[in-house]
Amino acid sequence: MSIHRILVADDEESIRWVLAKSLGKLGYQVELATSGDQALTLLQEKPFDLAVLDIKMPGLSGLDLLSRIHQERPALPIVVMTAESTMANAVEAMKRGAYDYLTKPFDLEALDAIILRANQATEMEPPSKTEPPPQPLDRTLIGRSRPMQEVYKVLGKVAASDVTVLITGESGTGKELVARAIHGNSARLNKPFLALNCAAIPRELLESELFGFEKGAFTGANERKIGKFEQAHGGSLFLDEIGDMPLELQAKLLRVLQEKEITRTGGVTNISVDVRIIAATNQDLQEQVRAKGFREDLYYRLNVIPISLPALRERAEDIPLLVDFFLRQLQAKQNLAARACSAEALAGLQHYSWPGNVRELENAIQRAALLSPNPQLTLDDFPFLATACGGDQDESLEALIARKLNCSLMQMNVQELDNLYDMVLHQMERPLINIVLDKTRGNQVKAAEILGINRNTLRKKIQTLGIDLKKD
Ligand SMILES: Nc1ncnc2c1ncn2[C@@H]1O[C@H](COP(=O)(O)OP(=O)(O)OP(=O)(O)O)[C@@H](O)[C@H]1O
Repeated sequence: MSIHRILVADDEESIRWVLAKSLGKLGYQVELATSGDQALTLLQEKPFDLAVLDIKMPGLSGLDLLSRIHQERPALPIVVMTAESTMANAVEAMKRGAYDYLTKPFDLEALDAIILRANQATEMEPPSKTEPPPQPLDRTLIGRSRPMQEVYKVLGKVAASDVTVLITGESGTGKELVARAIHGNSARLNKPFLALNCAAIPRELLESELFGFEKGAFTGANERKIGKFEQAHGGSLFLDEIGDMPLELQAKLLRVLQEKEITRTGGVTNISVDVRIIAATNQDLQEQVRAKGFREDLYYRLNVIPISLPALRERAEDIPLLVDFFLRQLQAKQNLAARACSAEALAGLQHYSWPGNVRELENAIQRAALLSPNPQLTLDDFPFLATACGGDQDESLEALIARKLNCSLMQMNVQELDNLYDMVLHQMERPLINIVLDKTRGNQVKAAEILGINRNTLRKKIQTLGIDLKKD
């Protein structure tokens, strides 16, 4: 198939103009619609090879339009544009059959790449039967950064099918939340979602937890126990820390995935189970396969669709949104007064490396909001940031300078752009001189040498900047 004719529907004139012009330049024939209804009429009148729709339009909304077009012309690739890059939007668009999803303002190259990809795709999505009604999301994932947008896209695409998903990511990146979102966006929504952390349960008990046992199966088995597989029948089972599952159990899990039936320990009958497995790990499973700690066949069976969650430090731009979300949540749940974060504190939070990811951020915000008597949370409410920006005896001078100046920059509050050059230099000068004087234990001759300035110049700067030699 080859894409020539593109329909662009957007109520914003500037967007229509830009797309018509740039797509036209690339050799496409572009037709414009100013509303969803007009787009529908044009689609009924003329053949198109691709449609680009704005999600928010007066009248028939982009999402409703998307559902209508996808129902009538399932093979037509539809690219959805939105100014609001929430998870709900992206997931909803992909669930309703969008080919791809773009957040405004976007690069025209990004749209061109999508069109080229659609062009190359040899087979299009099979016609969807009846669309499942859109369901409200259980608990939304917060984040609008590019890596999170990719997560939402995959999530939206796989939620409706029963494929096995393997979610990877460091601890606290939201793997369980993603698993819940997959379940919450699937047809299994009203059936159970059960989670089991394979690392938190002793090996001997894990088998019973998963498969259950019959009365008298072993000493102490006084009652029959129904395992998680049976309890989750019709729904989804989230197996967290799957890399910690013992090898014998891995073999049993593989059998359930293949045969779709289980046998309780001590039992003889096979029991059919219809359960979607969503697995997660923060380990390198491929490495474990190589080290023979994880079955290769099970790895491939689980890893049909991989979803890799970014570490929080890789999406620092999402931190203000997350902070705002957690503060509001606290306000609602704990009945706390409204709280906000100062710009310096936010900058500090964005700069921190978050080894515990979103869970650590959530805890830090909770702690700060509960302990602080003030409506505005400042750097002082996050003492670990001071340590992260504080001194370290073993650090090299270069590393110390880079880290401290970086911290000063992050904490700088640019109020206006007048005199920016002087302001930034001034901001850097004091900590730089302080660090070097600190390192040379106040020896000005050595400090001037390291700084590469004349000793008199250093003395004058110490005076004009009011550097306290005793303290520093
Ligand atoms: N994108 C997000 N938006 C909002 N909250 C989030 C997000 N990601 C994680 N959280 C919150 O952070 C906490 C940790 O998330 P979750 O338990 O899903 O992480 P995990 O990757 O499964 O952790 P672990 O590997 O330690 O089990 C939860 O309270 C969750 O609600």
